[in-house]
Amino acid sequence: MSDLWRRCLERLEGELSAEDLHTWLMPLQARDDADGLQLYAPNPYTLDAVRDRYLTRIEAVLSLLSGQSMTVRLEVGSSSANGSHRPTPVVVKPSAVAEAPPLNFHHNLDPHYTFETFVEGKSNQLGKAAAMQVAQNPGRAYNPLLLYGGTGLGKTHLMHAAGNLMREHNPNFKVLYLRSEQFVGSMIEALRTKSMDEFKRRFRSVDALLIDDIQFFAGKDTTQEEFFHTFNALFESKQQIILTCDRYPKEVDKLEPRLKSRLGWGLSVAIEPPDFETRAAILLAKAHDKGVKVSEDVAMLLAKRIRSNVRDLEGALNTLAARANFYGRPITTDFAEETLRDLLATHAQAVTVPNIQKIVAEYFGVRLQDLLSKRRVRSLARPRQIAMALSKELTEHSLPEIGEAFGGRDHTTVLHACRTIRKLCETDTRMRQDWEQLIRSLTG
Ligand SMILES: Nc1ncnc2c1ncn2[C@@H]1O[C@H](COP(=O)(O)OP(=O)(O)OP(=O)(O)O)[C@@H](O)[C@H]1O
Repeated sequence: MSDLWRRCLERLEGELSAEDLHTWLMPLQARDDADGLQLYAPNPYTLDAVRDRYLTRIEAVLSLLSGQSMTVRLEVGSSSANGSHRPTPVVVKPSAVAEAPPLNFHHNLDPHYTFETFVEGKSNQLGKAAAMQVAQNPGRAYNPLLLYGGTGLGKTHLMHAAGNLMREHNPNFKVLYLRSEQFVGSMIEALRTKSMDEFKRRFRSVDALLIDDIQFFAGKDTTQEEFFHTFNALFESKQQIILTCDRYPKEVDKLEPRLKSRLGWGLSVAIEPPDFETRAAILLAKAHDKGVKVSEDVAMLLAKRIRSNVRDLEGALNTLAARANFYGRPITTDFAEETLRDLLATHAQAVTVPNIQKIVAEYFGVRLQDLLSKRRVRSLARPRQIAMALSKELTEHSLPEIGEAFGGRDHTTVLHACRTIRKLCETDTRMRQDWEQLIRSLTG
């Protein structure tokens, strides 16, 4: 590998996500030549992506490292190919992009994120059903489809699954997936290189546009403006839009009202934290996919102790698998307890009844002693019921023990609180958001 290119990659490592680096830049091969650096992309898709997104930055870093102005020549091929057989490299400059009439398209979906690998439970079944319907009838079922909920709960997975299914039905279907930061980045780059026409064309020429984590649009007015127009164009010509957000978009500050209103045109579905059974089932499915032997006991242990989100569960499984492999030991419950001691302790720490009471009191702005008192005013009764229901959900304590911890109440009062809150979570959006937010604070 060219030494200059190696140093350039090292520098870019600090700027780009590992995913982008591995997807786009690592596959490139480099060769120094008299005029600058020659980069070879394995296929036209990678070439397009590198040219559109990274070329300017690569040239800037190379110039910095070499102390002279550097030009990068980009082509499809390999640095080891015989020079005489290689096509003549084209010097690709960002300004050339606007002139190129047909757009090469590549989808960037993760093939592992499918409906088959997605474990369904009560918390996500609505989201899964909606994503499937959209995939089977893009642009017509629900447009846009918005999946919202806390981090690591499977929104991205479902979004890719919908995209993958669309392409399974029609391999020519153009599905473009982007994290919202990438949308912002592309737009800034297009503004800088005066290639907004190309930008607009790129986003409007797809059959389905999937944008992840749109809460990052908050406060970015130009981006919102551009996204708004892209949205309208896609919507009008019945191209599918799928979006995710970490909360109900109406709750996102600094998101333009007209955009919020557009988001409400289709279907918004909450993805909630999975319950214990779903967490255990996800773990067993992930272990099976990775070829890791995990017993039901171990899956239950992890599912019981790690409640925050699926990403954390998966992280714990990866750690276990790596350690078991390293030490050549089977994954027993003892091994899991021993290996994940610190992680499990962190997750256990927050989830005690006193801590739940304290966090709930702070969340609703009431005094702890009032929460535990016998006073029945509504401003105290509801937070108290929530705290009781959370204690049942997140700790191993029995109903009588929880009643005792709440100023000596009867176990039927706790049971009533649990039922009331569960029902309210199904019917009242605000209530469900409070509930999820509190679960996140306590288990995150
Ligand atoms: N129900 C599920 N079945 C199988 N895997 C799941 C499920 N839910 C989540 N996962 C896995 O958990 C990990 C995190 O999920 P994902 O990235 O989709 O979360 P997210 O909700 O998009 O989070 P963020 O908002 O942080 O982007 C992924 O590896 C995904 O495959």
